[in-house]
Amino acid sequence: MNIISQTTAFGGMQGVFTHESDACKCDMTFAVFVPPKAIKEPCPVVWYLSGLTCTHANVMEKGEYRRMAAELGLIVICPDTSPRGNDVPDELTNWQMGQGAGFYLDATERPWSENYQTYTYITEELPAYVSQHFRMDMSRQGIFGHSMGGHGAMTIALRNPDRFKSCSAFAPIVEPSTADWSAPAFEKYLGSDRATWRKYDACALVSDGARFPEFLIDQGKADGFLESGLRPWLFEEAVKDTDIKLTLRLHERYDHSYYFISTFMDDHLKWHAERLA
Ligand SMILES: N[C@@H](CCC(=O)N[C@@H](CSC=O)C(=O)NCC(=O)O)C(=O)O
Repeated sequence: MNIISQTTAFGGMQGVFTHESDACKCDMTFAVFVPPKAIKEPCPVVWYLSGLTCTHANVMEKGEYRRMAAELGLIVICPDTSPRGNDVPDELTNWQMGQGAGFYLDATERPWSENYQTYTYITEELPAYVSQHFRMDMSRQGIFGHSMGGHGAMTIALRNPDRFKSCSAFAPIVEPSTADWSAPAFEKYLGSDRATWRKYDACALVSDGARFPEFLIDQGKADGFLESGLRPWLFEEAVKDTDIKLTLRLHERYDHSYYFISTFMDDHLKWHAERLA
């Protein structure tokens, strides 16, 4: 593991590391916050998945999670949103596709399929890797994220209910198969057979029978992407006749930014800590 930085914060450690990824066939960067409690004992882990255009750094710099994570004794891992590098395919003028826009799926179409294996990276390779390096209690894992990362968190939780004990999202893309900013990317990553998209779509997963006990979703009502891309009411509709509990909180005046995320970050960390206790 290559150390990019290691800094003391709130009595714990905020680090940034890179490692060679077999799944993505490139070096991948991730951030980890280790709370002071992890010096003495293994701590529960929460995975934060970021949105379009982000690296590991956006939430690390603007998410304001460290004080509460230190207090609650949570390890917070923030992976990158895609493979990266000069040898990794990209669409330089399209922020909704390619580098920074991996959509947490395993691409099947060339040229994307060679590196864009971010579902496998997040669910298998990175957990196996970090658990060798940090004092993590892997029997207590939660997952959350923002926008594209909210989509990632919800679909990963729905597909791995035995592994994750908690899931929450800030302004998630709940039905990426039909949203303006994700459907074109799904077609390029997964091909034109829409049946193969369903396992990467929270609404479709629920309608196909996937289950996770409960979700917390926070959504700003002044979010410019609300109507065209996010549409949390579709997930509300999808879970209506199921035993899935949804706490959907709509907030006047909040937009899609990290000002919104950081405002509700403490609530999300407490949500996870309560379920990972
Ligand atoms: N470049 C875009 C805006 C991109 C954007 O808003 N990205 C969000 C995530 S959107 C969904 O996945 C984000 O988190 N940006 C990083 C940040 O630090 O704010 C445009 O031109 O509209």
